[in-house]
Amino acid sequence: MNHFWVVGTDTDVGKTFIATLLMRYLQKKGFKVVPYKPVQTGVMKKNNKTYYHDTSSYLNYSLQPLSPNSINSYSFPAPASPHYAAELEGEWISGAKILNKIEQLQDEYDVVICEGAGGLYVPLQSHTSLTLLDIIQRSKLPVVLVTHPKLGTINHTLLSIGALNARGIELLGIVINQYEHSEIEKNNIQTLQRFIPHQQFVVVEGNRTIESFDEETIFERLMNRELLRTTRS
Ligand SMILES: Nc1ncnc2c1ncn2[C@@H]1O[C@H](COP(=O)(O)OP(=O)(O)OP(=O)(O)O)[C@@H](O)[C@H]1O
Ligand SMILES: C[C@H](N)[C@H](N)CCCCCC(=O)O
Ligand SMILES: [Mg+2]
Repeated sequence: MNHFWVVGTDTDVGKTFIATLLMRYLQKKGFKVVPYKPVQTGVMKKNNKTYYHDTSSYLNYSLQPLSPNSINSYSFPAPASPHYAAELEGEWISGAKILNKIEQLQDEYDVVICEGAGGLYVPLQSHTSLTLLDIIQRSKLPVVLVTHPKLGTINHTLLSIGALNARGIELLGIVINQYEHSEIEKNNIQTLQRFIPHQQFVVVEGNRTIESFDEETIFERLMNRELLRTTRS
């Protein structure tokens, strides 16, 4: 199983940042890697140009060529929940379209890294109960969970793990992102490890650039599965 999701305990926890790091890490290992952001919301504007942060991060930092239509299915300008951002554009997110794309990408790439939108219980449609968690479960792919180390993380992280366990979704490990070495952050990490003793934890410091991680092997343990044992030709 070479494909997985990068999901978060919330929006803005660093899913894109970590997915970008993982993409580059696995590309350097010789794998053909594609990041896939099914739904992105919140158009950005800079120097009269509009762009989306998630896919622009992938395109800017990938060490291999990426086609824009391989890495995203839906982009909506409103910085809102996918169901509402789509409704504002008079559009409808199809779960089947996302799942078919994930299947198709798995046929073309060694590694597909799917990024969630916000947290887990994020609605995709205005008039149904379909959530991102349903799509993750139906994809049958495992997940890497990204969280932060600050106050509030204990509850958010344990709730997210509870939701994944309830659906039988495999958790590959937890990335604690934007660590800034405070005492409460240290205790939060110790507390999480006490509550979930058999999980892989990776701590990623904050206030760093993507390139500054290039020589670090922080994902060895997280990715230490048959994926890394079969180096690509
Ligand atoms: N370890 C880090 N060091 C420096 N900057 C970071 C780090 N992690 C995240 N950031 C920055 O924090 C912001 C939020 O991160 P990111 O966009 O990855 O969150 P996200 O979980 O993908 O959000 P969304 O739910 O919108 O997809 C971005 O500007 C990102 O570059
Ligand atoms: C706009 C933001 N950056 C994300 N793209 C979408 C976050 C959806 C959050 C939904 C919710 O839990 O309220
Ligand atoms: Mg993101």
